[in-house]
Amino acid sequence: MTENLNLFTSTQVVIKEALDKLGYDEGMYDLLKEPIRMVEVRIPVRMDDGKVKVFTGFRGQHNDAVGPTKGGVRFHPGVSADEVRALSMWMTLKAGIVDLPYGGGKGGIICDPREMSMHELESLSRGYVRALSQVMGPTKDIPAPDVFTNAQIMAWMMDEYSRIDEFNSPGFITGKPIVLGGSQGRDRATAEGVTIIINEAAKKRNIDMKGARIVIQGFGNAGSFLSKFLHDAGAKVIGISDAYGALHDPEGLDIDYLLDRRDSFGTVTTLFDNTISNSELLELDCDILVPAAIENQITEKNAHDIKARIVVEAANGPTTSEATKILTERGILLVPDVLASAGGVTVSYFEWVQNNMGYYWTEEEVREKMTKKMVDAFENVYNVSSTRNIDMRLAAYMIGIRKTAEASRFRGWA
Ligand SMILES: NC(=O)C1=CN([C@@H]2O[C@H](COP(=O)(O)OP(=O)(O)OC[C@H]3O[C@@H](n4cnc5c(N)ncnc54)[C@H](O)[C@@H]3O)[C@@H](O)[C@H]2O)C=CC1
Ligand SMILES: O=C(O)CCC(=O)C(=O)O
Repeated sequence: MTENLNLFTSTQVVIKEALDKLGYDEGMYDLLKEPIRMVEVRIPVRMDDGKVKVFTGFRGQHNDAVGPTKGGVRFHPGVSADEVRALSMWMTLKAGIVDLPYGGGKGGIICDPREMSMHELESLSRGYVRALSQVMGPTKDIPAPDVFTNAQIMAWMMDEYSRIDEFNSPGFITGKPIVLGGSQGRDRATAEGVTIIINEAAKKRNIDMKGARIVIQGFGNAGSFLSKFLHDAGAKVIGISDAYGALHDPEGLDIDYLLDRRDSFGTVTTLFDNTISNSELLELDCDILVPAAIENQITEKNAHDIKARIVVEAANGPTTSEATKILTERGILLVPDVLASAGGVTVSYFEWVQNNMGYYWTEEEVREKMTKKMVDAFENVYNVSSTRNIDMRLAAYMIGIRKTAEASRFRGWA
């Protein structure tokens, strides 16, 4: 039988397992097995050649029993309705794991921003907000950056919503430029959170981070900041990649040079001749492997060939359920996405809180608050995994879904 690569249906299986272990009935699963709202929109954009092109976009809102839904918007050719459904469910889990007063949301537009001009991207970003403004807002559903979206796109979206709302609405979106109410540290928060988790995981496996050999798939917001933090802390980043290929140097790559040369879409390997493929990268001999790009990268086909002792998922959904089983059986510590990458939404929450207060924290204050949430979350998930003898993913799902399930029960929704 071929393995299930559908992110949505494979997520449903783990949600069911987590709810069963927590003692919830079929009615609760029926409520939480898919988003409460899933919207598909068509966004016309006049392209630079004068012709109108119509793009398809989505927004999934998994559950808002705890509070407004929250999660990023990605611009990528591979976006699909099922991908957005799964991503919105994972946001509910992240919010539960780091204890934020949110449910999960996520959005996406099928497009390739690498082939679009700034003007086209601005029209598309504004069109997305116009199409969805009735179901989004600072107390309803709060977007943020994800794959191939950035602070500039957040700024256009915030400006468009502020025009519709007839009010300056910084709390509409997070990941904004600092001058528009962005939080100190949001740009590096996902990577900082992953770094904290890697340090905690390394302690559990007695790996000294000084000199530890690291491989990172993806050199965008998550992967590039991460490579810098680990390199500066004395680890040896021996492999990195982007959508076009990968670089490997067993002695450690020159990270500062690569950061200097990468473009705004996290591309750098195209400048080199001696590249390897993304699949070769994943199988390199190393201590810690960090998938930080896209989904379904570690599957039953390559899970037996992964040589890392720890895999930390900075990307959403990089490891399939079958591969999770294989890695766990092989004794590899797999730290799941819903825990490892929760630093981004944590600082997004801090951004929204600061917008609501109109009072702003220093970078140190933000880092201190985020570090506490991430360390506590790691310990909680690790302990549930050890005491119940279950993998870290299932443990994380149990912790992540509990708050939303409880809030739904109190509201009488299940
Ligand atoms: N930006 C954020 O705050 C957060 C991001 N994430 C997740 O981290 C992952 C990366 O996101 P960002 O760094 O924000 O995106 P980004 O757009 O900044 O960078 C994406 C990177 O992935 C590479 N990539 C794209 N398609 C690829 C393919 N087919 N094969 C190999 N590499 C490919 C790109 O070349 C680029 O280096 C995603 O799974 C995202 O959902 C998770 C939590 C928060
Ligand atoms: O910062 C946020 O609100 C959401 C980030 C996100 O989309 C994610 O964690 O996957």
